[in-house]
Amino acid sequence: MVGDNSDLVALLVSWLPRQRWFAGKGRAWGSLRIVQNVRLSDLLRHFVIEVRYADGGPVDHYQVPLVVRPDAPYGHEGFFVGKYADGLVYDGLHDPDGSAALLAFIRGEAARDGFVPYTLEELEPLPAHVVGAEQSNTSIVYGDAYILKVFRRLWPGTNPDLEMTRALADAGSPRVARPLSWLDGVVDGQTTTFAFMQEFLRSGTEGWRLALASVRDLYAEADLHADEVGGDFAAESERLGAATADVHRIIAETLPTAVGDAEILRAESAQMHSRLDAAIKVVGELQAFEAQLRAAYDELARRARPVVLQRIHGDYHLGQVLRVDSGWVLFDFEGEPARPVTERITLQPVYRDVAGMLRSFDYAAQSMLLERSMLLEREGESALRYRAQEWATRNRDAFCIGYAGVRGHDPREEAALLRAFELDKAVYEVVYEARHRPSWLPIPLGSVERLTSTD
Ligand SMILES: Nc1ncnc2c1ncn2[C@@H]1O[C@H](COP(=O)(O)OP(=O)(O)O)[C@@H](O)[C@H]1O
Ligand SMILES: O=P(O)(O)O[C@H]1O[C@H](CO)[C@@H](O[C@H]2O[C@H](CO)[C@@H](O)[C@H](O)[C@H]2O)[C@H](O)[C@H]1O
Repeated sequence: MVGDNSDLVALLVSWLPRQRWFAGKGRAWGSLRIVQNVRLSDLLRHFVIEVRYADGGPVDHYQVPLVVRPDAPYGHEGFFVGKYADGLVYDGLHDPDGSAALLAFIRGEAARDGFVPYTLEELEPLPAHVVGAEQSNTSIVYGDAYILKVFRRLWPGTNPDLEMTRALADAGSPRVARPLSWLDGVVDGQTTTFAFMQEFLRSGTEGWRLALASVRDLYAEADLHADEVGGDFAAESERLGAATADVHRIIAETLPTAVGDAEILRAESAQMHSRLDAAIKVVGELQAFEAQLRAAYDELARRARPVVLQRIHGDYHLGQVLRVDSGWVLFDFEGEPARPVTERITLQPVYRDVAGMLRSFDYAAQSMLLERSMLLEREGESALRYRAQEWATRNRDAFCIGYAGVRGHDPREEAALLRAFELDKAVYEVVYEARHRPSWLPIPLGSVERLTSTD
């Protein structure tokens, strides 16, 4: 275990909350404790940090690899954490010596102090860089050949991203990037996935970027319709719907399924109500739509016809799909990062994923309006608002048509289910934006308003 690390703890107390992946924003701290400290190389120390909160709620564990340099300043202020007795401390995933040491450890395939690397293919020692925008985790690309996702917030057990991607790859699906390796460690006495490596799809472009380019084309030609401009995205959306249905089909064939009867749907509806209770406490504006939201959740509870339950992606949106030469590839099967993993791996109706992607088409159209400050009342705005709606509807419909072509049922036929899941997702997004990107809060709030005003 760990000796007197009080000065390192003090450094981490100021550094951790500033990290994009730190999920405890907005909660008052109780304590921070280093619960693991393993030396993976001369420079790289692998720490697991336990964070307790003043509210007495669930304890979080974070993975924090650090490079500690005893010598003189070395530059790279961007990932400098601070100074303590043993030397100068750098974020070990951004520091080139840290990322190289991590790959060397994985390639070595030798266990150390509870860490066990598994490799499915032989790996080369390649230079590293961290993927641009840090999100819920930190991803390192090695030589444009491998991408290693290092899970920052650790949930005891096998990470669903590893489990689902492996199941799909083992079934021969071309809809996921090849899994190459993973690193297990121990949290709370349980074998836990610390990192997951896949083939890096260097020719891939994120669905979100492609969709924005299409929306931009449309707004540049404000007097044309979505099907008349060069960058029409509907054919891609249809292919994406088909790819999604294909993935759902394989998951249903290879992992457990169950029947979602009336009792299960009532329980799901009850969870939506309690998520709304919590969301209203964070973003009071939601209260204005509370009655209509609850009515949509109640509709789900009244459904008598059962629905198939299966494992799903869980946080499905245009930022989780890459377009490569051969079609769409899905990644990040972790589910919504804010939810406990035990909830994320429960069997769900596929409509939760479909609703997530439908919300994303709306997000793409609305985010471009926001960029142009068009959410403010201005002359000429209504034409673009109309175009935004038209683009979203066209691509949402195309996605559902593509989905129906593979699975034989059009998700739009399940209007009540889809509506409840879309509203549940929009409420999640309201809280997500309030916490992480407050300037984007008008997007999901506007959607809640639009979706509930059709009553
Ligand atoms: N196999 C891959 N090939 C190329 N890029 C990828 C691959 N997997 C993920 N990415 C890129 O890495 C970024 C981070 O991945 P993601 O799994 O979404 O991390 P997070 O859990 O932090 O959101 C994504 O935005 C995506 O563009
Ligand atoms: O990608 P993550 O697993 O970190 O997911 C979280 O962040 C997403 C934003 O990066 C967030 O997605 C929301 O914004 C997207 C555009 O940036 C949009 O495409 C999605 O539809 C919208 O939900 C996601 O909800 C959150 O869990």
